[in-house]
Amino acid sequence: MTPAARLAAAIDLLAAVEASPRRPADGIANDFFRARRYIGSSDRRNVSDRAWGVIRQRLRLAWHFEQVGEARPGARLLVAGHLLVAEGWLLDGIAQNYSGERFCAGPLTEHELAVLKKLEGRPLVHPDMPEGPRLNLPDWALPGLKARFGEGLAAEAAAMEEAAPLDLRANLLKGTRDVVLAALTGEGVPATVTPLSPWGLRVPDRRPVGATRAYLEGLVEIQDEGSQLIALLTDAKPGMRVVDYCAGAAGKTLAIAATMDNKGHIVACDVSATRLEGAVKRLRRAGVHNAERHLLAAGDKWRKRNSRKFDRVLVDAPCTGSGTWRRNPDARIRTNARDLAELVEKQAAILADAAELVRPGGRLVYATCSLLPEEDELQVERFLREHPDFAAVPVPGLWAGLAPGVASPVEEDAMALSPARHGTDGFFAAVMQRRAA
Ligand SMILES: C[S@@+](CC[C@H](N)C(=O)[O-])C[C@H]1O[C@@H](n2cnc3c(N)ncnc32)[C@H](O)[C@@H]1O
Repeated sequence: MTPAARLAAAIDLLAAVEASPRRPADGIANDFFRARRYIGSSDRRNVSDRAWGVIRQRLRLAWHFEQVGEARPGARLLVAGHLLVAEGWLLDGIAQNYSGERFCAGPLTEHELAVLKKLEGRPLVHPDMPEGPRLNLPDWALPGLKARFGEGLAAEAAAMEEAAPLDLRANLLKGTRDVVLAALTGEGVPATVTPLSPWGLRVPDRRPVGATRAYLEGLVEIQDEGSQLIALLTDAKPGMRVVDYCAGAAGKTLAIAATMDNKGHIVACDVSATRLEGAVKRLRRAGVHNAERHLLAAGDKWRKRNSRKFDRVLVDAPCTGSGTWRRNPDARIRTNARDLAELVEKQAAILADAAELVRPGGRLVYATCSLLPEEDELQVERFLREHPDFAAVPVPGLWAGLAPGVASPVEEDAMALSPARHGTDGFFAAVMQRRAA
């Protein structure tokens, strides 16, 4: 593809993303390229890098366009605006690439040219920007993020703009971390051990591992270090009865099954049949034999039948995903204040339902990939207020037995991980114990 054709394809991809503001952009991009198999891999990388570049800066670009009187810029203007303020292009160069020739974007209209002229020379981060666009954070999340990070907010916001590393979890059912590391290195994938998770490996250059033997044979799973730590905090031991209540495609079930050494029983529940279906291949590849999948449905008697029967119940609740913005930059604009309010109520209901499953003396672990206190500490406070038979188990006290030789990542009762402080995605986990009967 010529540079101008790549630019035109990036505009088309961005237009598809803008047309479905509630759909995750990575799914839209997958569909986009599946329908255009003629786009080769390096063109594809160029096209998606450019579209993602715009998506990453969408909040700031919206502010710039508003300042010059364009309240609803389309994909053509967004890409051109990004080229101007973020990529250092000159307006002439942009006009030459919007040439109207075959496979290229149509020529810039008078209106587009006038808008872009007003943007010329503006820096991406403008001194007049209010806090939200300056930090590249949506207004609805600012109060919660300020409450969480205070003075450290700018550093966290900057860390959320950086690309996330590729983290893997060594599957202890198939070998020790050293054995898995050697297997990866032997296949030409250099990795280092992660600082916090006893099973974690980090691939510094984000080299794809999906085709390696280590991956195909289940020696490793792709999983952020923070996500691994949630499974670690569940502290599931061989022989226990465990529920992963919001299991999705079993990311944490796999890690928990490994801590149980395949002994005992783990039930992976979810309300989504599609997500649970995605677990089948992963469980097989990882050599997990002690897991069962259970689809939760309205009127389901399973929870009642299993009331107070489990030693450990993990609730990895649906949330805003604000902790994953470095991986999913589109989620910043896909989610809003109403979503947050709805999710908070949903989380409370799920947590209360899942708590029924915990046996006296057993533990409930509540986790999110959100950095917002409303979804995290405040949710736990509410639960403990409404469930006096549960008490918080402080993480630092638990930690020593879980990762000997590694200092606890937090001093507070609950574990709140963040990109700047811990180098992980943003995660939260709190452990609560039901009083023994
Ligand atoms: C954060 S995701 C889970 C990710 C998964 N644990 C992992 O590690 O890959 C939240 C999950 O909660 C599920 N969910 C939503 N509402 C639910 C409910 N009422 N009960 C149980 N699961 C629910 C969603 O389908 C989604 O898979």
